[in-house]
Amino acid sequence: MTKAGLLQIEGAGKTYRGGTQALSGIDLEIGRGEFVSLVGPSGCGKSTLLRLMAGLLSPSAGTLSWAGGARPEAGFVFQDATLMPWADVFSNVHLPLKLKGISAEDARARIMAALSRVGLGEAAHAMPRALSGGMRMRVSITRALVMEPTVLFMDEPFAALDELTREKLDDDLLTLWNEQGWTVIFVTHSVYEAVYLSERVLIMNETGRLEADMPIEGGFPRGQAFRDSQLFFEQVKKVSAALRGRSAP
Ligand SMILES: Nc1ncnc2c1ncn2[C@@H]1O[C@H](COP(=O)(O)OP(=O)(O)OP(=O)(O)O)[C@@H](O)[C@H]1O
Repeated sequence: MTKAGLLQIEGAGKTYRGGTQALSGIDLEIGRGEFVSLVGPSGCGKSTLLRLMAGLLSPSAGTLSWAGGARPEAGFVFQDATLMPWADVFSNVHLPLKLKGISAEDARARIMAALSRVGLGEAAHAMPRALSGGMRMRVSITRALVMEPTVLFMDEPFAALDELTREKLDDDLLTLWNEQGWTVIFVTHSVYEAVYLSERVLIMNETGRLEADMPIEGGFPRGQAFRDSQLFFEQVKKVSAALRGRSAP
């Protein structure tokens, strides 16, 4: 890895109450500013690993060590945009700042700049029910963006969207990643999406272990030319083969 280390995971495991062993023996280093995707069969522990890294769960074994000694400012984006239905877009984006004691007045310029950045400048006073699924997800991303996170945890954020909207959001996410210098940890079921977005794809197997760690070739910025390239398809084939090789018959 060429990027400076941000997170070091050693021997991490997670056994849930009731006995399900979701993860075991996870050794992993994440570099500062990396875009890393996690793929693997359903139930293999992707979300559990993401939640461990995000500090939403604690490991049953092993350690997670952050450079500088503490988890840096983090943003979260999940498949469900989890917007407050009774509040407009502005108030939804304000929420995490409000929880930190920053008033709407003080945060106005920052919120409006973030909304404009994702193309929602005109929608600040719209209610969530008036938005398309893609726009709701943009609000969710804006809510992370205003917190100026160092690391962004994303759990199948675009899985419920149609293909074209998903490709557009993938492109917008890569632009933001490049601009903001985020480290992104991205869970997806789509090998195409993982290869398109990532510098590295981590493949998990059904025993809750890391099966492979594949660097993805192809410079940034990426766009349609990359999606159409031989290099892209070859890497999709490679990741798919690694996944199939370990999936239950
Ligand atoms: N809160 C919980 N309590 C008990 N078991 C859980 C809990 N959350 C997840 N599990 C179990 O842990 C295992 C891993 O689940 P996890 O959601 O991390 O997998 P995943 O790879 O993200 O799955 P999917 O791709 O279907 O979203 C599964 O067997 C799941 O049933």
